Amino acid sequence: MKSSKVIAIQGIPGSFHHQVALENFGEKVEILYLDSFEEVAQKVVLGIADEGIMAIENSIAGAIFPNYDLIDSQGLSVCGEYYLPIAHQLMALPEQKIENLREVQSHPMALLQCKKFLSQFHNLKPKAARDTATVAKEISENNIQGIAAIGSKIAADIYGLKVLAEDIQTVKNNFTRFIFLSKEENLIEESHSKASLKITIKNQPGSLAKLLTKIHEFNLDLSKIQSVPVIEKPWEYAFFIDILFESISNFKKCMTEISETLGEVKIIGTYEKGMK
Ligand SMILES: O=C(O)C(=O)C[C@]1(C(=O)O)C=C[C@@H](O)C=C1
Repeated sequence: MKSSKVIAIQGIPGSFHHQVALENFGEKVEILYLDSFEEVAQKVVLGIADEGIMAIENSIAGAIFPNYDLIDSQGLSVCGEYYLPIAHQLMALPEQKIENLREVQSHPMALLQCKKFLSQFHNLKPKAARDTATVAKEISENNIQGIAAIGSKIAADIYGLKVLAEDIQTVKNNFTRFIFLSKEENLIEESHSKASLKITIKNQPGSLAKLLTKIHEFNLDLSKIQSVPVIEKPWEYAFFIDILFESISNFKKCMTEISETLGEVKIIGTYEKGMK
């Protein structure tokens, strides 16, 4: 029997996923540090982890598309969300100077968020890595010269790197939305105010307009719509939709009407909306 709750994340201590785990679950949980989002999903599916944490979209760089497919194909349930402010630091070994660096490594989403800053430095060749903190750890442990990492201030502190440029994300106001995933279908509770859905409608003239009108008719607040390809059917798309609702019965009625008249509705999860 597991004694404490087990939370699966992609990344190591000092990564943004780790920060989300600590801010939400404190020190009392066991954290599984994994190499990929696929492994996070797998550990939750197998019941090795009680919950998984996954970044799903960023306010500068946009959606992390493969994660939508992972959640859907693995039949995972979204049981919560968290918005983390993201500030990126350029860090390297203490004696390094920006002009002497040849490469900067980080998570691809972090590199995208710092594109404007990086475009000023032609000597800094960007290279994608597993997560922000892993690069910091490797530079520190292997005393790597000429390479910088992009990551959090916490990562710089943990791995003893010097911050060469602060807050280098394209805009100060940068957030990543993380979702919490579980294996069990979570039941709608009174406190829930948000739903994540996958809606598949026929590709007919006006079908998306009808769907949006229906959501409006029920006074539901559409907070996100993301079309994603239906992998088995080239050039067909499904919509991943997030909806805010005030009345559960209203939300349920709307879903029933959509599934009876417009297309297939899969409720991926209902939960309390996170604070932005
Ligand atoms: O590399 C990390 O530190 C992560 O936690 C990953 C991740 C992401 O997947 O988007 C998390 C937040 C930031 O947007 C950048 C990277």
